[in-house]
Amino acid sequence: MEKLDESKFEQRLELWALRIPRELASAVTRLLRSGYLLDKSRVKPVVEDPESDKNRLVVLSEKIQKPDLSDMPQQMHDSLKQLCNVDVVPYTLTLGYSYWSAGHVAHLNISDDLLAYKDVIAKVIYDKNYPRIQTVVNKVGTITNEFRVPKFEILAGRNDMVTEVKQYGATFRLDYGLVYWNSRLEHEHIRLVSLFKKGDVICDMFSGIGPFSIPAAQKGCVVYANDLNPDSVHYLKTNAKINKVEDYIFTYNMDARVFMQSLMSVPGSETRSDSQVAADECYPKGGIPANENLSSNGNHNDVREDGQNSANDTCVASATAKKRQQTSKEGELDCQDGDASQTKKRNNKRVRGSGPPPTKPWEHFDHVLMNLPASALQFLDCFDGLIEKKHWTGSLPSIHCYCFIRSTESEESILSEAQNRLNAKIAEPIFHRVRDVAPNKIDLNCQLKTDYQIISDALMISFDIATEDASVAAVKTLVVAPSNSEAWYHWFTGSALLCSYAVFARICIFSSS
Ligand SMILES: C[S@@+](CC[C@H](N)C(=O)[O-])C[C@H]1O[C@@H](n2cnc3c(N)ncnc32)[C@H](O)[C@@H]1O
Repeated sequence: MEKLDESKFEQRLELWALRIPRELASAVTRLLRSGYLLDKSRVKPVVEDPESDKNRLVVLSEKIQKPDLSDMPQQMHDSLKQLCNVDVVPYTLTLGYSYWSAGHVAHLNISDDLLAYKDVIAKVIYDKNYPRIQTVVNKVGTITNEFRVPKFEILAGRNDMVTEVKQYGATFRLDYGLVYWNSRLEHEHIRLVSLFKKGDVICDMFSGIGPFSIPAAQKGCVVYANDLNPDSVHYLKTNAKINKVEDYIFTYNMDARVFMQSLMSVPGSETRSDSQVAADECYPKGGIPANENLSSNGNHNDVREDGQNSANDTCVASATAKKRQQTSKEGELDCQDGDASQTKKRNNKRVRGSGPPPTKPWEHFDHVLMNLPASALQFLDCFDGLIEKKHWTGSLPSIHCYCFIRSTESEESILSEAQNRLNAKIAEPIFHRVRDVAPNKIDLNCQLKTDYQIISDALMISFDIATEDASVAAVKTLVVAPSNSEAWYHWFTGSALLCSYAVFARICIFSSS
């Protein structure tokens, strides 16, 4: 049998670091931690300076690619200059064999030519890393289901895919086999949340297990979080509890369009769309399926229940594993087992003393998050006429819509599609590149026009893995395969997609009524 060559697993990252007086280490890391500090699990971003013990090296994120720091926001650069003399030095980080084994689930994407060896590969990984690694899985096929969850086969160890991940001080529990998760979006999650202010009202249309919603709630935002996958909603609720923000998050389990419509349905209003009617069949009149209840005045507030299932749980509890795999038609509620009487009973709950102020989303919300890149653009039509001017107060919301730009597309074509779907002109579009998932990113870069503002702090990390794989590749508890092509196995190479992120700000989406 061939001997294991650990050097094949080595990965060298060529990075930049700031050489600073050691007493400034905390101040500099504080300044940079909104995405500009190296963020690798179990790797410290502040290290000794081999040249002087009076200094420290603060290792910068992979997205800083230029030693003049021009890919850092100007304001951050200026603050840095005020703190210290900016001395940028090259820094090589080598991640060796042992780095790639952590936590209890090891996820592999074994290519076809190596499938014959999959059990051997899995056994070596398992034996060499037990007890840290207790489950070795291989992704099977491509992701086709609407919940964006890959299928896995267990190659070694116990069949347990429930794990915990930490992101910026929040803990996320999830079942890797049942829900979407992508640790590679950590910077993006936190970047977006950094735009929110305490007290903002957020509608997270495709929330998953809550990587936007939980930190937003931790910041003091009121969050309406929805996902079609009942397992995601289950873990969203669990995570709200773990992170002690359940008073700030209202969870929903329905199609995103219905979610927005039901959220905007004014109690007592006569004019209701078909989907609102559908929503009302499951949820209280006014279409408010907040994870727990409505207060008597119809506000979305901190009315909570203790130890009982919520209106939403009605939906969640009814979901079997089989149903999870079913495809719900757009516009249909995924809460067949819920009924109005059950919901009514649950409305009668005590009000907790603490929690966010009551909100009426039909009067105002600040941000909408649409992180379903494959089809979020198509959902923009739900905003056409959604907001009623006679009820709305304050400024219009920002809609943050993730999408892919293929090499044949441009920002103009994306904008045009968005405007068509919205049936409105987008006044101040802002495009923000999240990350490349393309093997040929230079080509894609050429395709990009700069008619619209490209935010300078755009995340430019490139991956040689496809989105689907990214969703499962980077959970911090995983063994990941090295990208070194000589190694036993290698990552699936991404298709020609550029994952882009567009903030459609100040959109005219008032209805005429
Ligand atoms: C790409 S994931 C994003 C999850 C989360 N926001 C994150 O950043 O990890 C998209 C999510 O949308 C959910 N989803 C798919 N179709 C949906 C629909 N029609 N309505 C609501 N949620 C949907 C999936 O279950 C999945 O959790």
